[in-house]
Amino acid sequence: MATSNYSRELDIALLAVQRATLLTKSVFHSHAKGTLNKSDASPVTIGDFGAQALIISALQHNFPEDEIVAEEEAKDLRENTQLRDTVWNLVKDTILPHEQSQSALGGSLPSAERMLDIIDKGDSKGGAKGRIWAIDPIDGTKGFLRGGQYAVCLALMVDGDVKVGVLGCPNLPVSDSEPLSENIGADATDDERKGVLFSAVQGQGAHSRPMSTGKLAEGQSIHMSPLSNVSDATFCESVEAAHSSQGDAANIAKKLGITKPSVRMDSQAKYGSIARGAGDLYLRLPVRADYVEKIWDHAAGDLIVREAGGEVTDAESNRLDFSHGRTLLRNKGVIAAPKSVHGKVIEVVKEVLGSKSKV
Ligand SMILES: Nc1ncnc2c1ncn2[C@@H]1O[C@H](COP(=O)(O)O)[C@@H](OP(=O)(O)O)[C@H]1O
Ligand SMILES: [Mg+2]
Ligand SMILES: [Mg+2]
Ligand SMILES: [Mg+2]
Repeated sequence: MATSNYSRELDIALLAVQRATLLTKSVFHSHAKGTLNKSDASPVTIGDFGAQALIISALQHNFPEDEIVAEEEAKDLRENTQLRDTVWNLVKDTILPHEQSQSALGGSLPSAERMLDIIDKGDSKGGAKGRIWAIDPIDGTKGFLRGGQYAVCLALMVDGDVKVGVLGCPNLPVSDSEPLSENIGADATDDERKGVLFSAVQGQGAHSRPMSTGKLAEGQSIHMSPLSNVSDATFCESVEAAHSSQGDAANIAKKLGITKPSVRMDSQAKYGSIARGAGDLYLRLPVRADYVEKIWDHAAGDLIVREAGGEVTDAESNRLDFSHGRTLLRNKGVIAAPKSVHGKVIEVVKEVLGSKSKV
């Protein structure tokens, strides 16, 4: 079989994410976000449903044979016509002004009814065989609602291995060299000089480019920081204390000699931020033994960090394994770091988590 350089997949993924962020940005600026609580008590908004519809529609137009694992389902919209129509009005009005880009994505969706079926095409069970896309239409929905960081996330896995990853982060600075401010997770705006697309293809490095409204901007290569001394590190963690143990992270940081306060932000914007060298480490330390991470929360970020020269594993130093369905069944926690210090960080993670389990 001929090997692929995935250039078409990358272009479509970048455009699809860029178009979906036009929709999320319009919801971000509107007062009514149509928030519902899902069965796991996490929120979903009209932005999540709309972004998922737009991305799946673009994938189905270009790669009709591929399977799709996406976070949301249309059930709530089928039961609530008013909500369905609100999402439909957003979806039908979200058009890339660059005509060629809009038509590369297959143009607009046909109808509100079809939109629901399209949203439900993200119900693949995932697995170790074939081409499967993973979509998180809004990662960090809580951050999105709060006016913090969020990301529109898309990855292509082939036989369980991530080949292409794209993250759209409307509220991160465009410039790769802008250091992370402590309040980056709080005072988000998508004003001028904000909005970045991160991407990676396996074996081809990682890139960033400013978000635009259609024609893709030129990408530039990004790299993890060449950290030689781990005590100089800036580490990123979730805003939500329920998603990652901040106490464990503080202990680990202390043992590593890190004195800078952590940078808390929602979503895979954390992976993008360390891949461009704005931060150094991403620690996600399991809080509940029964929580299993979802593949759409990590697939794109995992590849982008590794292609930028970093290492991404779970707390036991195993690579994240995307071949076991919709969740990361075989992994607990995430530790992402520059290659030069990853081993040292893992050593301390094991020490801190290990001593806890003995108590
Ligand atoms: N108890 C838990 N532990 C870890 N992650 C959780 C969790 N409950 C929800 N999440 C996931 O954490 C993601 C946000 O991650 P972060 O804390 O890094 O911003 C959520 O994505 P969504 O916002 O897409 O639902 C959700 O999938
Ligand atoms: Mg969610
Ligand atoms: Mg998510
Ligand atoms: Mg989500």
